[in-house]
Amino acid sequence: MAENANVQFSEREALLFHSDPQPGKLEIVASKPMATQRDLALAYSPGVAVPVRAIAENPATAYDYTAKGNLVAVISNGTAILGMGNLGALASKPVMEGKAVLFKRFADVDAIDIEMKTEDVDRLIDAIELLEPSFGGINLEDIKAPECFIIEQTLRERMNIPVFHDDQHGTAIITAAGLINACLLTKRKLADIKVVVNGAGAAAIACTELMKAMGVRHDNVIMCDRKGVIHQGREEGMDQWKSAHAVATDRRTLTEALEGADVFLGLSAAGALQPEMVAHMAKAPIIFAMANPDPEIRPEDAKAARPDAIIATGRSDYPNQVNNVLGFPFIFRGALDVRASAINEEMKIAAATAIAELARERVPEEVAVAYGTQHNFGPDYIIPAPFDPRLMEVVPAAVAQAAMDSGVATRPIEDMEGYRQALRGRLNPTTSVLTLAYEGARSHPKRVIFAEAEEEVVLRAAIAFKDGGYGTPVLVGRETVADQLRDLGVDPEGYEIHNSVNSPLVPEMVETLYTRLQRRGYLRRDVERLVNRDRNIFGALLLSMGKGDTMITGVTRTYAETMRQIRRVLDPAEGRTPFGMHVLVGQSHTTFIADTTINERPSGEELANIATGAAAVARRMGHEPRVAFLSYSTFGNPEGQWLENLREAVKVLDSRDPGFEYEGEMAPDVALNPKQMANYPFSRLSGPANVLIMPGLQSASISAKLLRELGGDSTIGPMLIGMDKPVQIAPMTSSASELVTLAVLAAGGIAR
Ligand SMILES: NC(=O)C1=CN([C@@H]2O[C@H](COP(=O)(O)OP(=O)(O)OC[C@H]3O[C@@H](n4cnc5c(N)ncnc54)[C@H](OP(=O)(O)O)[C@@H]3O)[C@@H](O)[C@H]2O)C=CC1
Ligand SMILES: CC(=O)C(=O)O
Ligand SMILES: [Mg+2]
Repeated sequence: MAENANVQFSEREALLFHSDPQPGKLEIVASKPMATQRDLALAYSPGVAVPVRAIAENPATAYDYTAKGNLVAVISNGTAILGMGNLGALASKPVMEGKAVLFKRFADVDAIDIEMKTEDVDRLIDAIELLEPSFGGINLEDIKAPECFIIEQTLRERMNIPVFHDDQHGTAIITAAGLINACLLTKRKLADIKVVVNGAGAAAIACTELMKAMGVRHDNVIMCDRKGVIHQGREEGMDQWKSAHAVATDRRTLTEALEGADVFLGLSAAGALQPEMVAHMAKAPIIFAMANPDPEIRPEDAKAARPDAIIATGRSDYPNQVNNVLGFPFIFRGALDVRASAINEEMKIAAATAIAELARERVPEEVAVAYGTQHNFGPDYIIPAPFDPRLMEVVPAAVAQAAMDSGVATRPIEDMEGYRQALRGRLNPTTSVLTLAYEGARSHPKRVIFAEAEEEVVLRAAIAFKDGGYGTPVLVGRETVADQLRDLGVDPEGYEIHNSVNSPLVPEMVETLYTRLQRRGYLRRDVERLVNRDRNIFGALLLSMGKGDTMITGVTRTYAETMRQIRRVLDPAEGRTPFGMHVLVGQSHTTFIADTTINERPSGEELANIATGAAAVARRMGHEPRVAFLSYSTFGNPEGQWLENLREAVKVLDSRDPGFEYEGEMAPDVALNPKQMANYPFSRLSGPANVLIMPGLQSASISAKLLRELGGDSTIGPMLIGMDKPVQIAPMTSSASELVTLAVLAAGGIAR
């Protein structure tokens, strides 16, 4: 296990995550078709010569004809990898790849990692400077102080694109936002606070400078490094950047420095702060222990020593994550969108203010639902979570505006409201709902029955579910399961294992099931056999007896067979039509398709029920539903068979006034393509459909499976919706991570 306070994963899982299904976290995907000879002729020689000439004549057109304008280089030499120190350029690659994918995930910025094998400042500067044509911005990362100051400063002078050392300024911006709010909560003024900064490197120096620019007094800040307090007259281990923050004081150690201090800012190394040191800080101390991956002090230890403290760390598994991930994607988004030549002080302060203000606003419903608890501004919520979808709108807009106001925007935005709207639409709400569902599951862990625990893929999913802190797996399987767990390097302690051969629950299960099935032609001994031998029956009985909150199965039998077994034990929810739903998730759009698994020829009433259930799931996943009843025919053209049920469904919904848009029957191209839709101006859909209701299982199942096998989008599901107890049947081909997603969606109440 990783040696962390709140362990969320094993080291094995971290390595598996990075190696499987392919090594690393990044790949390049072409944004243009590359199918035909003509495509190639356009993309490469000879077609490519045309933009070459255009750019040679007018360099600004590089932003129109190449990826430059949305491309950031994440560059490191590995001399200060997180808080782990100088481990070299190659070892920094996982972090830099990670940053690149965060750029994409949070702000739709394309980024590529570049690791440079040198500690020679001049060589590094020259090498980076030469990259200017390729990129819209440079994110320097994990380069140690003091070299990082010279490198960044020189590059800023020499380059005409933003150069931003994130450990310095990204960290400073987020820290400032957190500090503003912590001071508000404890009724302190920046001008009065006494601060101890532990660490005198890239992050610490930049945080201190921004704090001072915002009103914290020079004499009120004591900075410490490995040798203790940086005081006037100290000579050992000094440089010009440390000297700038030296104060006249007779305090020499961190312990002495902290006496009466209001704020501790840790940007140093794991464990640098001891509980006894915080004992003598001022009332309601503010403790930001930001070393990664392990903080200067564990929040639980800090809290034990000082229950009145406001505590933040750089980690996502504690409240108050003060980490530059909250800033860099959005800051670059804003800077790139106005083609800023630099990221200046005004833009940094605008970002810090916007983030601080966001934390003081009411948390939107969809975020609150997924968190499972209301996050209100207070000691455990001084800063928004990185996956708060509002950041994408608020921070880039503030940064872009500041760039325009301060004269570094080379392409100012004319319609700011339009820009904000475009930002909103740029991220797929499903991605944030999924992330939030994972967070929500963590704050309300549930018991999930994994009915096929003898299967390795299921066991790996159960382990990941437990390691992730999402809840307790309840495993159904023979005595071998404990050994299988050990083989996977996991202690079976902490896993609830039920063996249907010798479970003490069997007599009660048999009784319950016999009562249910005796008038459906089952003898008691048939029922005994079912309970003993059938893991789905046994698992479903565990669920109905409340021994788990939800159940996952499906990888060993076909969907239909699994459903038949489950239905012997469990019923549909009252008044609902159970159905299966696939969700296709792209970077910018999500499409829900139902019923893809159960009802062979749904009646009009059933189709209306399916549409209603599907629309509700779409809403829970952050989408305003626009439902289309699909057919080969559009509004009666061509006429033919099988259209009656669809028309009936529309009528049923008309009579119910269900509170969402719906229309049909229509062909998929009409439903999805605005140009085609324009031929039907009377259609009641206000935009392309995002919930597709299929006319029958034949076409539905084929479409869903084709999309899963051939489509570029990632598929979630099928989710089983409309059962009385939450049970999910996964596809037989599911990976462990797909099973975990399904378990989390079920446990979090999204798939129901
Ligand atoms: N939460 C966040 O968003 C971020 C957190 N960080 C964290 O901040 C830390 C520093 O990163 P960075 O500034 O890039 O690295 P640098 O290498 O530039 O600086 C490290 C600094 O920490 C000091 N230091 C190390 N160990 C101790 C200790 N036990 N007590 C006091 N000071 C110590 C060093 O002292 P000396 O000068 O004597 O060598 C040096 O001044 C890392 O842990 C990193 O993970 C960084 C960026 C963002
Ligand atoms: C978060 C980060 O950039 C660091 O710890 O170095
Ligand atoms: Mg860093």
